[in-house]
Order: sequence, then structure tokens, then C-alpha cells
Amino acid sequence: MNGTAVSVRGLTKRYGDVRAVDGIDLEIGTGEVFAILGPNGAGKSTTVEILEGYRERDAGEVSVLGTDPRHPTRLWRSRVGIVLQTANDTAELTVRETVRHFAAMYPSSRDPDEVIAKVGLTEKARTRLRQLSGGQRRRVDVALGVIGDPELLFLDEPTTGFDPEARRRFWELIRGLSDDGTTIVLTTHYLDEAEALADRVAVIAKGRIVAEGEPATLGGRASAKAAVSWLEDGGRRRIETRTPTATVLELTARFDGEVPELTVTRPSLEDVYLDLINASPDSEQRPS
Ligand SMILES: Nc1ncnc2c1ncn2[C@@H]1O[C@H](COP(=O)(O)OP(=O)(O)OP(=O)(O)O)[C@@H](O)[C@H]1O
Repeated sequence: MNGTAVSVRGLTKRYGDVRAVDGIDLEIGTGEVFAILGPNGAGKSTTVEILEGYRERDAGEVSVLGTDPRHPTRLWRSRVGIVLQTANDTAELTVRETVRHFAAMYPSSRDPDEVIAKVGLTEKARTRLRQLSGGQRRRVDVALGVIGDPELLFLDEPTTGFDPEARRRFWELIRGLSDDGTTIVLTTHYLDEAEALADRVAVIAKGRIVAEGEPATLGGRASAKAAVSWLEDGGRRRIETRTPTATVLELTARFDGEVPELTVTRPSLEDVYLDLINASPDSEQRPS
């Protein structure tokens, strides 16, 4: 890590007797893409809103770009980008007018037309927001989140409603921002999105972090049993093993070459995620 963008110690937030965030510790490095995963009601939005300075916490220490978000300054706000849900107050403005309007609020913004191109809306630049589809509106939200050229970008469910091509294009945009050194904190329900984008992920369940690490190794994924499957005597055969290479070598010898329809798979991020989430005894928030 080249320094720390976000540091959280013992973060706690209750709503009445619900412990929405129950002692979370986080360290996000400058330039990292960090994904927060978790089921509905896990405490993701509450955590992120505290980091953004939009929600009070009950306890814990929080530093975001060296500032406690409890006391945000104008300068700090300009360094932090947030992709909010679409506001309706600019529905009568065009895409370009909206992006330019927001650009003017920042001390050093990105070029509006460049940002519009990056989110794939050049052809819609002259269209009024109210005439856009849901996915196109969401792309405007993303444009507004990055227009201020933030050092740290919060993305809450950024690609909900995107078609597959728009998602891929969005991923490219995020990778480009990351390559430029932007730190990105992403909450998502799409495991493939976390896998495609995140350097590290944290899985939150019932207000606590239940696992944290690189997507490829989360929850012992890389060393978990592999499933080896192939076709033999007209049927599909499948075994689970910790030594798939040895199994493949045996099969190769037995078939004297190509093994019919051979596949070797480890648990997907989704498999590991569901195991982690289901390890909790119930899926609802427990009262304190
Ligand atoms: N303003 C509020 N008042 C009371 N309870 C709240 C409030 N906001 C959130 N909660 C509760 O806190 C818990 C965590 O909610 P939060 O919105 O942080 O979850 P989340 O992980 O973002 O969920 P989702 O994936 O559904 O967006 C939930 O039990 C929710 O009902």
C-alpha cells in the first residue's frame, strides 16, 4: 500500500436496538479498489454513509483521506466523489448541461465531454435526463461522481440496471480511474463485478466483517477442493480432490491423451460468499 486512504477502528452504529454496524475495522490503501459485499441489511450503506460524512456513528475511529468525516471541510468534500442515486431536480436539463453544471462546483474538474464519453453517453449528450432509460440515468450518476476528479470514489451499487455491454464499459472506466491512482470503494451485489474490479473485498454480515481478502483467495477459495469432471462410458464423471493435477495426470495416462470434456473448477466467489453468509445462524439483524 502507498499510504492509507480509509482507516476505520471499532465502528459501531445502532438504530434503536438493531446493531447495524457492530465493530468494524477497515484499512483501505491509496489506489486500491475495495469492494464491500453483504446481504440486504448487512450494514454496508450505513458504513459507507459514515465514511462519506453523511451519517453519524455511535463509536469508533474513522479517517478518510486523513480527515474525520464527522467534520467535513469543503476541500475534503471536493476530494471525495460519491455516486448517488439519480436526483430528479435536473430532469429538464440535458446530459451535457447537467455534467457541466456539476463540473462548475469543483475546484479542478475533469472535462465534461470526456467524462460523458467515458460513460458511453456521447450520443445522448443533448438528451434531457427525463428522456433517458434507467441504465442511462445511472451512467449520468457515475459521470457526476467522477466529474470532480476525486482522489477517493464511493460507488454504491453502481451498475444496477446496466445492460451487459454498459457494465463492461463501466468496468473499463473504473479500471482507468484506478490506473490513474483513484481509490475506489464499491458496494455491490454482483459477485462477478467484485471479482472483475476489486483488489480486495470485505464480506459484511449482520454488521460485522466475516471475511476479507483478495477475491481469488477469499475464504480459502484457492486451496479448496477442486472438482474434476470428464466424460466416460457415455456418462459424466466427477470427483472432488485436493490434488487435481495428479488426477488430471492419471486421467491423461488412462485416456492416452485428450480427456473428453475435461473441466477442473474451484469454488466460485459466489460459492464462497454464500457459505460465509449462510454460516450466520439467521439472515436478519439480531437485536442487541
Ligand atoms: N435510518 C434507519 N433507521 C433505522 N434502521 C435503519 C436505518 N437505516 C438502516 N437501518 C437498519 O440497519 C441495518 C443495516 O442497513 P443498511 O442499509 O446499512 O444495510 P445494507 O447492507 O446497505 O443493505 P442493502 O444491501 O439492502 O442496501 C438494517 O437492519 C436496516 O433496517
